Amino acid sequence: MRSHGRRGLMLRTCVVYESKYGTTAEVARAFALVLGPSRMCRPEMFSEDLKSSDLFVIGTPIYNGEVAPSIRRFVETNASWLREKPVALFCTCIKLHKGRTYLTELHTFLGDEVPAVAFGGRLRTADLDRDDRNALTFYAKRTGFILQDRDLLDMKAVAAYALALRERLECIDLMPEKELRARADRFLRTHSECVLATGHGRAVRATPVDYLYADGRIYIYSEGGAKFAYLVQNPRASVAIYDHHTSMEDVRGMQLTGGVEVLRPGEPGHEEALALRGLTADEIAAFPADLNVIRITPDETVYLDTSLKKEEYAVRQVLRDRTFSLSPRQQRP
Ligand SMILES: Cc1cc2nc3c(=O)[nH]c(=O)nc-3n(C[C@H](O)[C@H](O)[C@H](O)COP(=O)(O)O)c2cc1C
Repeated sequence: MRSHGRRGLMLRTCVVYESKYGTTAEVARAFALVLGPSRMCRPEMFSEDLKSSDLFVIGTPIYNGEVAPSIRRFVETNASWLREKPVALFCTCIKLHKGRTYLTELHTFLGDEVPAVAFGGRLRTADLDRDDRNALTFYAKRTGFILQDRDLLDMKAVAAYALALRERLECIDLMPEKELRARADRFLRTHSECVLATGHGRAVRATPVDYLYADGRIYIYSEGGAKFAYLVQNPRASVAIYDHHTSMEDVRGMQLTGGVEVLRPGEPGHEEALALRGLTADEIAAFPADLNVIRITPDETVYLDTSLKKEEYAVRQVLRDRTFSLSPRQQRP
């Protein structure tokens, strides 16, 4: 994705979309939420102040093999400055196999490097206005297309793509990894309380707990409880650690997400984990109940510090221990 010109600020996204029957609006809404802070508007409501946004997501439905005329006009009219900005394109359509080729026309205005993706759309025959019903009936007679209700919208794919875009955006104004790791380590060592989030399926739980940070991992000591009901089913968890703040200028916090190991007495790593807390084998033996250890190895660390603005870094810094990329189907043609 192309770089942007502002430094040290919260990155803002502008989602410009068109939608006659609501499907593209629903996708645009999800992008606006995941990529927030954001604004969302139809082309005719686009205003000058939105030009300073850091990312533009442009979404269109496909009607009769074409992008929406208002989106085509918007892109054509604004191509000169849009070409200097990070832009991502999406469409919703029924013929997913043709998907991104529908967006080729927009690529000619914006450049081939602009990422583009097609999401499955919706067709509700009862909602169609007379012109659209006639056009589709004619098309169906000509081609054998069966005009019936269709729902190909996959919000899981939409959310995954929006998250991948967010991750790319987060690569902008990152501080050098070594420095970020050092700051994250300092933050974790100088705090001792966190909220542990566990969950499985629709069941979720947030538990305030003490933690210990050692060798890049979070250790939580517990005699038992409902959180383990989720951890035995889903060995992933997230923790949030944050400072009390008095204004938006001194917001500091961290979210770590990673794999969880639950260590019971006698299991590998349990004794070492208790030793980190200064507990000896004799002390452990004297406990009235088993002390379990939740060991979290983070693969994603998000550090938010609004004072980073002063250093011209993005206020949200992300460390990842895996390489996340868009799947080949989602890459531009
Ligand atoms: C009149 C009409 C023509 C359409 N033409 C196409 C088309 O050529 N190719 C395609 O894949 N989908 C086509 N569709 C499906 C739409 O792209 C899909 O329903 C889309 O999600 C609608 O977006 P909206 O709900 O935001 O208006 C057409 C739908 C209508 C109503």
